[in-house]
Amino acid sequence: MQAKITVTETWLRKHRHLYDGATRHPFIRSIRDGNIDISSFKTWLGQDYIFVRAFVPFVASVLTKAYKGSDDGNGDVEVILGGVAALHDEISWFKKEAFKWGVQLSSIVPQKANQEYCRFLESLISPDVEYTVAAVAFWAIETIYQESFAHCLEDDSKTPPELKETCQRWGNESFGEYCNSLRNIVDRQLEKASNDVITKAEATLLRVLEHEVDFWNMSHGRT
Ligand SMILES: Cc1ncc(CO)c(N)n1
Repeated sequence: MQAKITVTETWLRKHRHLYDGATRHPFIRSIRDGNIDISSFKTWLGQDYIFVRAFVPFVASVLTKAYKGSDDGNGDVEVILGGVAALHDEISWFKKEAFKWGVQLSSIVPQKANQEYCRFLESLISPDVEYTVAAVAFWAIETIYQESFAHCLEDDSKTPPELKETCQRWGNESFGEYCNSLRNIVDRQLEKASNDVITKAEATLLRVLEHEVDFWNMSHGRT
């Protein structure tokens, strides 16, 4: 018997080009090839700290929707709670890393692409946005980082040693498993979703991919 193709699989095939654009961006390639400009890395670090702070209330809203919205015999809440816990650790890591690189977090001004991404996250917090739609955004946001940074840790990569820890944060295997759990959650929801919700969820995925590309562009100094 042939395994059923999931909705996320269909989407990733259909939007492969845009997806690869987000996970194989020149910024990521420059880390992987070892020719990253450190000032770009510092820009990314400071801007991503701001993003992650805005990401917390978004993830909390997904948690709330999981609790309210699903017949949660599947443990969605626990998976998402794990994500919240990881973010707590991540914020401490950003502070430590910023200190190491001499990046003053208190004086970072969010750039346009970051502001727009954070505004998009805020729009998804609304109770009018279905659990399925918000969960798709959450899965995509985490997975793009996972795939991007895992790419920098492959055997033939020339990632500078001082950036390896950063790549490990998102590129490690257990973060990969967590992303897989999110994907399973999303596919289970999509399986029972109305066409209207599926359409909205796919459009949301595309928005995430675009925002991620813009975010890398910003870090790379291309805006
Ligand atoms: C811009 C961006 N996307 C995704 C993640 C993953 O948490 C992050 N930290 N920042």
